[in-house]
Amino acid sequence: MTLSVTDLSITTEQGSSLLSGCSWEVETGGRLGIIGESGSGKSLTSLAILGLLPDGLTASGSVMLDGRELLSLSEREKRRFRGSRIAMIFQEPLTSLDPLMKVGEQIAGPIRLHHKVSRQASRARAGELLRQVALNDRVANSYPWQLSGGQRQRVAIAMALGCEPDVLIADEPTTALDVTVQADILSLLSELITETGSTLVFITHDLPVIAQVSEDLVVMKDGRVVERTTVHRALTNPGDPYTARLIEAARHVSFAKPDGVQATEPAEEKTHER
Ligand SMILES: Nc1ncnc2c1ncn2[C@@H]1O[C@H](COP(=O)(O)OP(=O)(O)OP(=O)(O)O)[C@@H](O)[C@H]1O
Repeated sequence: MTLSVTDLSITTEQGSSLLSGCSWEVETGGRLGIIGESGSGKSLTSLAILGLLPDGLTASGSVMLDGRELLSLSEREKRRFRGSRIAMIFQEPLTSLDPLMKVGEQIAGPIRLHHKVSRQASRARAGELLRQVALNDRVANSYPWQLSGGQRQRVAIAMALGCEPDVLIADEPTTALDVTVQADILSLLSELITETGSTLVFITHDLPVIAQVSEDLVVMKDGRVVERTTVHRALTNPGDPYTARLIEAARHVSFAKPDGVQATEPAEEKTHER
């Protein structure tokens, strides 16, 4: 299920350009990191792919998934696509979790909707998913506010993967978590993506975080794609001064290995090892 973004632009009603001519592609089962500083257009890119742009913003260009143009889907088709074909994990899971619903039901509901299975089967699957994200299935009876930030993000991952999406978009999914929890969540996400064969688009402003989940990289600045590269090339031979600046900023930050062990060596040396 190749996801191709071609010449994607987003404009406001007043005609200001927020995203301009962005193009990239990620193949079935592939992983792509999108990196850029605040305001570079990362979130608008994912919202455009999901058909969730705020009122007043218009997308042009093309977003193709498996030969289907997503930008021209009807609202009904978009809703069907979301959850079943493309799922999203946000920075703060509380924004996507219903505070008044027990988490088991929040995971089971979309499974029933998209897979047309019985209540009992969807609940059993929710229990399985909770175990897969290393949560006790008793968590099914908790409300989101009774869980820690890391547990909530695990629930959000279970919810997103419950519908077996072709593409998972993770927008800064670990930014709100402390570093050790962050490493656990990233290795869990990485493991589950390998198991399910879903395509991953991972958005962050943090290069060491991308290095844990993806080798391919799109660098964004001011609503444009600055370069399409790999983590290794960005570190050793950045093709654009902006990428070089991002690397410089990350250079003194320790890189965490995918197994969650924090490396203390300089970023560059650690990346050669990968
Ligand atoms: N509804 C909107 N109306 C007008 N401008 C908007 C709207 N939403 C976002 N923008 C602007 O579009 C630009 C890109 O925003 P976007 O949220 O995609 O950035 P980002 O790279 O995800 O940043 P961050 O890392 O802070 O989330 C920003 O300048 C932002 O202010």
